[in-house]
Amino acid sequence: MVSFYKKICSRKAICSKISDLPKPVVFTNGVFDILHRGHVTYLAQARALGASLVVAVNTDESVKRLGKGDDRPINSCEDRMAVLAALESVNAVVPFDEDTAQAIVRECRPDIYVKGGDYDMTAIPEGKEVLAYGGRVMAIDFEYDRSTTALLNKVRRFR
Ligand SMILES: Nc1ncnc2c1ncn2[C@@H]1O[C@H](COP(=O)(O)OP(=O)(O)OP(=O)(O)O)[C@@H](O)[C@H]1O
Ligand SMILES: O=P(O)(O)O[C@@H]1O[C@H]([C@H](O)CO)[C@@H](O)[C@H](O)[C@@H]1O
Repeated sequence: MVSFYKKICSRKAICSKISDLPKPVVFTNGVFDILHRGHVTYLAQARALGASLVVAVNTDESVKRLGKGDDRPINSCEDRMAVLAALESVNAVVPFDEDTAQAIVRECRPDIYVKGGDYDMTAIPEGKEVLAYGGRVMAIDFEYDRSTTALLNKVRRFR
């Protein structure tokens, strides 16, 4: 097995894994369907806010409920997690099946919770949860105007 696969953790094991990671632990979540420059820059910046970075990834069923499109996700949760685990910035990856990452955040209580600048950190359930237990929340501004949806639209124009 390639060594980065060890970063992929089950939901059951993630809190214990987080307790063993160097502190402060930064946590984020998302779909990360087709990884692009915006994502990898964002993840590197998130990691730099602490000593380790954990990424919770929406399961395929959970992505379907987000309404990004009938054909989404393009890449399976297993594949999306493997690509994220291969990144130097990422220390652990875990799937989650709920509509939001509020429950997993409540269970694991990371030190710092981050999302991209497209989210209002005090309005989203995960942000409220972290603030309630005294953790820090941070939004990272978009440095590159990229998105999976824009990439897919570009590909579709060439079909
Ligand atoms: N260009 C970008 N710059 C910085 N952060 C980003 C960028 N695009 C997405 N993010 C962040 O990465 C995380 C995962 O985002 P997501 O998978 O929704 O990306 P996306 O490319 O916008 O996808 P989609 O087009 O399917 O909505 C989110 O926290 C989001 O805020
Ligand atoms: O990749 P996305 O669409 O940014 O990921 C979603 O983020 C939501 C956000 O944390 C606000 O609650 C989350 O609820 C959703 O499950 C996706 O992870």
